[in-house]
Amino acid sequence: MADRNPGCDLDLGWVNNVRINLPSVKRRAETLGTKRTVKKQWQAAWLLRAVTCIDLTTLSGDDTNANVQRLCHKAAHPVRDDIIEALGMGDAGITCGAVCVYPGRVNGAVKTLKKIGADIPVAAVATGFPSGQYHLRTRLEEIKLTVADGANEIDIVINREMALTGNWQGLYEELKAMREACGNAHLKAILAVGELGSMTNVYKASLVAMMAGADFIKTSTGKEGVNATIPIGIVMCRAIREYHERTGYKVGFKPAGGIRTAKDALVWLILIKEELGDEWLHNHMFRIGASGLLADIERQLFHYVYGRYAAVSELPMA
Ligand SMILES: O=C[C@H](O)COP(=O)(O)O
Repeated sequence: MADRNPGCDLDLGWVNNVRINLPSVKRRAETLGTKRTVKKQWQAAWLLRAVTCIDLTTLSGDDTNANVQRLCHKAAHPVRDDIIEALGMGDAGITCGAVCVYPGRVNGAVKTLKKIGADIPVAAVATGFPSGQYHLRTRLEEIKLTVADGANEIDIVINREMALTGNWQGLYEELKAMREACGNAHLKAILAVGELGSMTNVYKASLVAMMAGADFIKTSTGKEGVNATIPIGIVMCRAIREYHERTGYKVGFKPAGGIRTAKDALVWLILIKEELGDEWLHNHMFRIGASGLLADIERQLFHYVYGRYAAVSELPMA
């Protein structure tokens, strides 16, 4: 990952003066979805880039050590060798950006990745994911236990009540405490945008999370009714851009929730390129949190190389 974001003092004047130009966001989102495309000859390379940015995720109540082991193998070897060779990327060591699991599965993931010699970070959701409706003390303890189990990145959920009531000071203080509990692990702040009520709140919560030292801001848990949408992505990227312009610190971005198709992945990459620039087009600054995206990217890459879609049996284990 990139250098840590040290954060800064809470600037309430900055936060309270946020105004969002919704028509401009809407126009931008429409153009991105329909008019901006990646030229056909570059699509496979862009899709491989997307693979390297995936936080390959399993967040289910019935997760077991066995399915987390499979997830780790898949993250270490996400695309068939013959396809990577055919695309001239044989030496690139293509892996996913991270695996993302519940705290109780971190230990198993760390052991598996070590056993197979894969240098891939383990990201863990914490702080009472997905609702966050727990005492601060237990939320902080959960971070510490998860870091002690070997997680390199902690995807925390923010306190939605504080955001909805404009208690930015309270939110900032909670996030500072979480950042401290993470120690050397990177903090990714999940805003749960579908529960924040307005785009203005999304922008303000993005700023407060970054001021408190979040290394990444992430749209959603994947469990809300509305998750990663393009207009919300534009608003968050603009907050990241403004924070960078005003403080000099670069914060990463992670859309998550409901991203399922190769086409979705390309639209997100275009958004990042246009709103934040090429420096963000790497997995130290950009991740896609997804449980079901990789299979569609594999299918598209297979089609690109062999001119037909693969049968399920021809793809590596899902
Ligand atoms: O953080 C990642 C999300 O929970 C993944 O959501 P998804 O299962 O809709 O891809």
